[in-house]
Amino acid sequence: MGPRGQHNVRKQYLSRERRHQARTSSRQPWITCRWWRHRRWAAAGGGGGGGKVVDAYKKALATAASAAAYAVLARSMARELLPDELRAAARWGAAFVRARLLGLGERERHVLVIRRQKDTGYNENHLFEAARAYVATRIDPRAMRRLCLARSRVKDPDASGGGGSSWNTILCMEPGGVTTDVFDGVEFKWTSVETENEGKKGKGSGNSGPLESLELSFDAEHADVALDRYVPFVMATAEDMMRRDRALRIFMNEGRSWHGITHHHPATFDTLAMDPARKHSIIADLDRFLKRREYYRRIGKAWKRGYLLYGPPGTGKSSLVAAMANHPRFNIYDLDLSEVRLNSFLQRLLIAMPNKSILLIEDIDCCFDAAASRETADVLEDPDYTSDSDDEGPAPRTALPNKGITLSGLLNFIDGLWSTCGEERIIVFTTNYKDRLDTALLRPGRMDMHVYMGYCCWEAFKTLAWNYFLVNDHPLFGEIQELLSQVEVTPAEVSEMLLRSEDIDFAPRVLAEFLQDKKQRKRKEAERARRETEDKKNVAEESV
Ligand SMILES: Nc1ncnc2c1ncn2[C@@H]1O[C@H](COP(=O)(O)OP(=O)(O)OP(=O)(O)O)[C@@H](O)[C@H]1O
Repeated sequence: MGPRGQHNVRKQYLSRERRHQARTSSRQPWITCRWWRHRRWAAAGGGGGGGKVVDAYKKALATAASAAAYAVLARSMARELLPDELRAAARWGAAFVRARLLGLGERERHVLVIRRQKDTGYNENHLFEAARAYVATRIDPRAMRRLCLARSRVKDPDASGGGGSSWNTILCMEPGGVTTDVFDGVEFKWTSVETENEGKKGKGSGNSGPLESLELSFDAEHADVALDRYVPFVMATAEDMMRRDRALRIFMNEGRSWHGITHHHPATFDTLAMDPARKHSIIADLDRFLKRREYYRRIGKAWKRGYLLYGPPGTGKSSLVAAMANHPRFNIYDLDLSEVRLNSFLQRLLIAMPNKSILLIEDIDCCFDAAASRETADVLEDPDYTSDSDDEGPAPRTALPNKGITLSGLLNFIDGLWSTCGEERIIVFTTNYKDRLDTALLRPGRMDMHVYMGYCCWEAFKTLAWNYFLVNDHPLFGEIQELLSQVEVTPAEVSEMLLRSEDIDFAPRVLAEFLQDKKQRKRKEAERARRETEDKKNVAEESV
């Protein structure tokens, strides 16, 4: 708007303002009163200056109206021109000054009420559950005379369509109880309140008990911090707690949907037997990834991370997946590619996966025969091929191997445009034969971290010995250490030996004998191989 336009707006505003004042002057006693007093003084011969006073009064009114008009104008311009942060800071400053000037030491407080029951009926307000769970972590039991224990339902924040809930016991405040929390230097007060359920009385609702609520109060000047940052923080913390307390689930694909069961795999990074340096690098990588929401946004990459776990059978690849799920408490989505008929089904399954979850594809080398997948991909990339657009997928026009799912379809989800349809996802591929994998899968950026799960080393054995017997040392450990450096034995084999007895003297002996036996066999095999090579060499020399 140009200066002329602004002037017109101001004029319109002023004339509107004056008309309004004229209409409402009789309703403003202080103006009427002063005006009447002034007229009486003038009528009483209060000097020829009476007209001047009236003029001065009119001028004052006009000035006030102009100031108001400018304020309105400045406000609307600020709304247009200033960034949100600057306006929030200005609001905060104004509230602060108001609190100082008006308050005479007493600050204006705002209260946010979170009721347990929704007004409309029996339904629980989930915000109340979340706030109560959060407040439980801020209660100092030593500072409160009366507290109560309550059972709280921990709903799986990722469970869709019900299910996936368990119970948890938490500390709660009694009605009237107060606790404070400090966030970003601002003090917030939580009060537990119980009121009579007047509205429901006599209405046959059956829900006539007292109404519970939690009240969050804070200084008015911190309203922005409260609503923009503190409340979201409380909710996110409560959701994280629920995620940590929930029973983990493992989902398997059947047709085009996932079916989950509770999964109690006890493997953690503490119980996982592997080279400690490698273990710590995985934990550090996971932790870094989980903290990097803003970082991924900033660099314009989908917030996901891929891990390729490879190594001989029984070296703990599945156990590592369980440990990775237990670490941030993520559900596992175990994708059986042999059950997926078409890329469109794969799309559907992957889109249905919630954030904060692990997609697991085991034995990826068996899912795609490199040559066959290339052949299949060629057919599916044929512009005439249309079966992906159809749900049931009519038979492709070219004879395909019985599965229409391709490596390129899968890779599209891993780092193509589709990869952005979810956040904070971990993708894990496992294989016993890394060398058999398609190079497209191994290319940098696809699987961010390649983790070798190898044979049992001395450090890994110490973890297993602690897991099974809670010991760090034993007279036979020296011999076992020596043998482990000479033979290849998987942690699964070692576990099997240790599991044979609970007797700490018996189990290591069984293991030492097993390792000795392996060593003998290895020596015999090496001897046989040497003899065979020599025989072949002799035959070759004789034939020459
Ligand atoms: N690194 C390990 N740490 C602790 N336990 C292990 C480890 N490796 C194997 N085990 C034990 O051996 C069992 C089998 O291991 P797991 O299934 O994790 O191996 P894997 O490498 O996934 O095998 P496969 O390649 O055959 O699927 C586990 O249940 C566990 O008891």
